[in-house]
Amino acid sequence: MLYSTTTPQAKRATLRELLVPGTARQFPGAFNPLSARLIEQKGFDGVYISGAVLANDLGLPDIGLTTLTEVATRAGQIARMTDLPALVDADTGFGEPMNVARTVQELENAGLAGCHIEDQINPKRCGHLDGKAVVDLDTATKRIKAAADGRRDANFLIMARTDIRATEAGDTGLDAAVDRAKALVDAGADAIFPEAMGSVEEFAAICAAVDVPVLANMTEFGKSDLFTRAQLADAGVAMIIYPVTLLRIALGAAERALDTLAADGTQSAAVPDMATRARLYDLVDYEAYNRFDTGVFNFQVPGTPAPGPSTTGGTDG
Ligand SMILES: C[C@](O)(C(=O)O)[C@H](CC(=O)O)C(=O)O
Ligand SMILES: [Mg+2]
Repeated sequence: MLYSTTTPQAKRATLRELLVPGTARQFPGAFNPLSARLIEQKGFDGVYISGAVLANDLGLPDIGLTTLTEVATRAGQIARMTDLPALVDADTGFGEPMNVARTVQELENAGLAGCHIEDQINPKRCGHLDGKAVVDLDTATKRIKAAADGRRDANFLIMARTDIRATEAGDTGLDAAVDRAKALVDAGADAIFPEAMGSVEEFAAICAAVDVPVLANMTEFGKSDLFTRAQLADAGVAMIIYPVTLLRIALGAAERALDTLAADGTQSAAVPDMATRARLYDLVDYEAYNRFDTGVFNFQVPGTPAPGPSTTGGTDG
């Protein structure tokens, strides 16, 4: 009922335990607090909170327009609805190294288990688009050092993302990514997010080069093929994110339903694709509120015993 009862400290400790190289833990991206519940119910290990999804949800492109306040607030709303650890995308850290330290503290306050900070220049863009640029090594390592120094809970995960791979072609790009990943670990990164890897072998090269957990980004329509969990586990990956998957699925379904509604004059044909009222109530744990106060709930899930007597005569909506 209400929010997760697992403390942020406990979630951070769990995240640390989960991130073992070669286990390829799956973290689907939650596009809102309720979808984090769904991810938890389906038995996943953790929740990812995507900067692209947070921006797109506001109708904005993912080019660094969202503010720290917006990201920390929304990420906190998502994180508190689940007992799972949540990793949030902190883009370039929302400013200079001093700002990055503050970003980490705000994300700690919001109950996140960790965040990733990337080495793109501002304005940043999606890591799978062409024409990206990265900051020099000194600036990149200063961001990570400031993040690590800023945190107050030693278990808050500071993940360094490097976008350098796609800025140079072929092996040169991979070599640059390996070098930068090592330097970012030396600067204090607890984990590495090598963005836009071209193959499983490239993930394996990064995993072999650093002795911290490595993340694989399985975003659709990007530069990486959609490798399986088994393939990425073999490469030594500790964690896989599916950042925009659920938002894309939900938007695709919403668009089809609107077309149906317009064409048929009724949504009837779309009803089989919907989460039912009962499913929705289950996800928000409606029944627990009724145990707290029997007047709260008078909706009967088909095939289950009737709820207790209503004292308020409330609605079933
Ligand atoms: C992981 C990512 O940073 C995100 O914001 O989710 C994006 C995902 C995407 O745009 O598909 C990325 O830059 O890869
Ligand atoms: Mg992002």
